[in-house]
Amino acid sequence: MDHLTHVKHPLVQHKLSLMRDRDTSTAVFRQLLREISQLLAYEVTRELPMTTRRIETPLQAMDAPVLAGRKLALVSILRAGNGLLDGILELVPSARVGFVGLYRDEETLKPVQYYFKVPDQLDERLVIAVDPMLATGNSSVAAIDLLKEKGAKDIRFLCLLAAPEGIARMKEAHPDVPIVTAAVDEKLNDLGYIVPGLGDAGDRMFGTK
Ligand SMILES: O=P(O)(O)OC[C@H]1O[C@H](OP(=O)(O)OP(=O)(O)O)[C@H](O)[C@@H]1O
Ligand SMILES: O=c1cc[nH]c(=O)[nH]1
Ligand SMILES: [Mg+2]
Repeated sequence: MDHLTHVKHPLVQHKLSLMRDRDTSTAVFRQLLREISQLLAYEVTRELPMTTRRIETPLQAMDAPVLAGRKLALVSILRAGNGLLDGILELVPSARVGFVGLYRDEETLKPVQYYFKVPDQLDERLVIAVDPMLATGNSSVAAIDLLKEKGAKDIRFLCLLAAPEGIARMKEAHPDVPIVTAAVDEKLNDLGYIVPGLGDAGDRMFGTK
């Protein structure tokens, strides 16, 4: 996979524009994120290995293509990652799930860790880490550091919005981790928010401030 995949599908872009709109309610924001997560999941799982299984259709036998049963782990970077996680889990219900709890200190923009729980045998799994926002990249780099410490070797990062600064930081720290995103925005503002962006994803999703 390329280091950066920008998903430009019209449905993704349309839904993302609705999410960016400040007048979009919490309920609609959450629903749109769920819908987009499934479209992005399509992209991030595109190269999953396949095998075949002998089955009988009502008409005849065939070697039907099926997933090779590669172990998949989805890792949500809390809180906002859960907005992407839920929709993907509907598509791949057998995936194992991990959580990395991080929040950004508003002054330093450094991530503060408060939780970590991931499935075992990460070294044997394709690990898809999800967080809607890639801003400075401090959170995603820290989360992926932790996953690598636990043995993960094949990691992908799925987000909704990425800033050029965050993409560069990820490329420097984790060049082996492909990023899939629905948009690459202009820049970060002085407070470290992505602009034009959509605001604070966690707050918009959960109705907090
Ligand atoms: O690339 P960065 O500069 O690190 O910023 C991105 C992080 O900021 C947001 O989380 P936040 O800290 O607001 O936590 P939340 O999900 O609990 O709202 C977002 O969901 C990312 O985790
Ligand atoms: O714009 C931003 C930056 C970090 N986290 C968010 O939720 N939004
Ligand atoms: Mg937040």
